[in-house]
Amino acid sequence: MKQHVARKRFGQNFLHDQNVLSSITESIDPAPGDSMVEIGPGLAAMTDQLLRTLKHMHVVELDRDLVARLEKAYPPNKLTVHSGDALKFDFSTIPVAEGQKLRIVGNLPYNISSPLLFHLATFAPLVQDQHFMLQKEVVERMVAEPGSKVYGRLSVMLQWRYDMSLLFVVPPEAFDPPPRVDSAIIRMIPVAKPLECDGEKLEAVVLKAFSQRRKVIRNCLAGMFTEEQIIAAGINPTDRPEAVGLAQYVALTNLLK
Ligand SMILES: C[S@@+](CC[C@H](N)C(=O)[O-])C[C@H]1O[C@@H](n2cnc3c(N)ncnc32)[C@H](O)[C@@H]1O
Repeated sequence: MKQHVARKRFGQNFLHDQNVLSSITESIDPAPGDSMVEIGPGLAAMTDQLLRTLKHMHVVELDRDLVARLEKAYPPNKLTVHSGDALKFDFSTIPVAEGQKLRIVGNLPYNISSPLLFHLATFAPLVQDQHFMLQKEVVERMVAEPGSKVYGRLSVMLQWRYDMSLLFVVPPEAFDPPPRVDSAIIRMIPVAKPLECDGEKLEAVVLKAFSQRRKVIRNCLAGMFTEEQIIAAGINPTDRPEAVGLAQYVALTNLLK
């Protein structure tokens, strides 16, 4: 087959390090009957590993040249290829066996990681777990605790929906071409009962709170909440937004009409 030239606009950095591929597969720990979907299979480095165990899997790929290669390389009873944009893909259309939930994996295109994570969050109730390769700095923001410099919107919104852990770091040399940054593998497990809250309102509150990180929370949220409301939500009005925990943001959001 003709050699594929990596396309920058599709965030294509192909994994070629066998040790890293084995560690990812071990972390995912696939079982033959799992309902699994991979986002951005590329040249199928991970797909190939996973299909050694899985009876069948789904992939979503944007690059049509890669879609054609995948369709040629695997029979449809082994691989279902969805040609299109994962940002618009309706993950609820993937058939899942009785009593199962969806397992989502991928070495994600870093240029769309935040919108993709937010898109996927809308399917969280249908999902068993997600294992992703992402830019290390993004993973650190996702798992950051209050008080950390990198704690922000991504941390609060995703921690509301998922229990997350950084599994291991992957250096640029594991890819071809190598990205300019370190990468990391994250495991995301949807929380069974997210704290009761309207997601869109929480997003609006968190966006406003973190839009001026250096100000105190009372000033960041001026016009949206009074000082009394901030205190009622258990927040010290002179704290900075990065000192405020998820439960407090939820309590505050629930004061909105
Ligand atoms: C970082 S590469 C990873 C490729 C392969 N999984 C690997 O590990 O070698 C990202 C992959 O996502 C694909 N991709 C980029 N944007 C996408 C999108 N919006 N929806 C689906 N796939 C996308 C790229 O074409 C590429 O195959």
